[in-house]
Amino acid sequence: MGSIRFQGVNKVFGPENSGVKVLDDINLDIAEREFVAIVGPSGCGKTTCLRMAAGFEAPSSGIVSVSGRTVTQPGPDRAVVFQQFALFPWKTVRANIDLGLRNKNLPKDQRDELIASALKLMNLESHAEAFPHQLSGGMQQRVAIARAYVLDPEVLLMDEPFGALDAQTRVVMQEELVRLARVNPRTVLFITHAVEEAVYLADRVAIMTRRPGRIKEIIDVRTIRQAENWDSFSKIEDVMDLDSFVHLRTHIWRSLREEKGPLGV
Ligand SMILES: Nc1ncnc2c1ncn2[C@@H]1O[C@H](COP(=O)(O)OP(=O)(O)OP(=O)(O)O)[C@@H](O)[C@H]1O
Repeated sequence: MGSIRFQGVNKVFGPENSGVKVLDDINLDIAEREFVAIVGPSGCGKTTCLRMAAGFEAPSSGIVSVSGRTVTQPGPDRAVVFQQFALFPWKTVRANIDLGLRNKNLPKDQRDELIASALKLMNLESHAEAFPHQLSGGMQQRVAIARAYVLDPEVLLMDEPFGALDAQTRVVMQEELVRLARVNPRTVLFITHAVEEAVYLADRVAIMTRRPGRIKEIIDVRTIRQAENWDSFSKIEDVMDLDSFVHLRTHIWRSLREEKGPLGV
């Protein structure tokens, strides 16, 4: 199982001396099976952090490592779920989930078994032969999550995975992800704009400053979740009503508000 580590990571886009500094000395350790959400103002470099962990982007200086190995390129130990579901429209749900498994060169009967359990995990069994355009946004994102889970990656990198969904579907998916995290805990780096989502889902929430992004504060949600027994509530609105939840959410909101630019964005 995986851990993710950012050590003294800086990122400049463009020429070293005249480029745009996007990230400034990012240090963050995500432990095995820990769920960490990053929140921060638009453009502060959240996605860039995730892309570096995925191996799509290299740090200008510093090290990003997964399970102790320095990330230099994408690899099967990491699965990425994007806001846009990135499914192949001409392939069925089953074939979309099968794609990564084919790259692993697994025999067909073993792939079929894994696909069946991923379909079950995400309640997609009755849609296995459907094409993406026949599914709602929420269902398409379930397929993208199933495709990530079926690969059994060491870490899951999720970039605003529910950002394109309507509010109600988003809540269903958040509850679903919490269920998954309980039955099948993974190491997750999760990027979001939504403070409530971060507090509801994450063990810890890292708050970034505006660009050049630094980690300003890390909030330990897990201790409070456990102390206040949030997991005894199955509905997100019941958790969101709790004083302990409201307190954390407000704290993060205030911290983010301090980072707004002169135009309030
Ligand atoms: N490949 C690139 N080349 C040049 N600049 C880039 C590149 N990728 C990102 N940037 C810039 O880096 C900054 C940080 O981008 P990034 O997408 O990481 O921010 P973010 O915090 O995820 O933003 P948002 O919340 O709006 O999605 C932005 O100003 C963006 O324009």
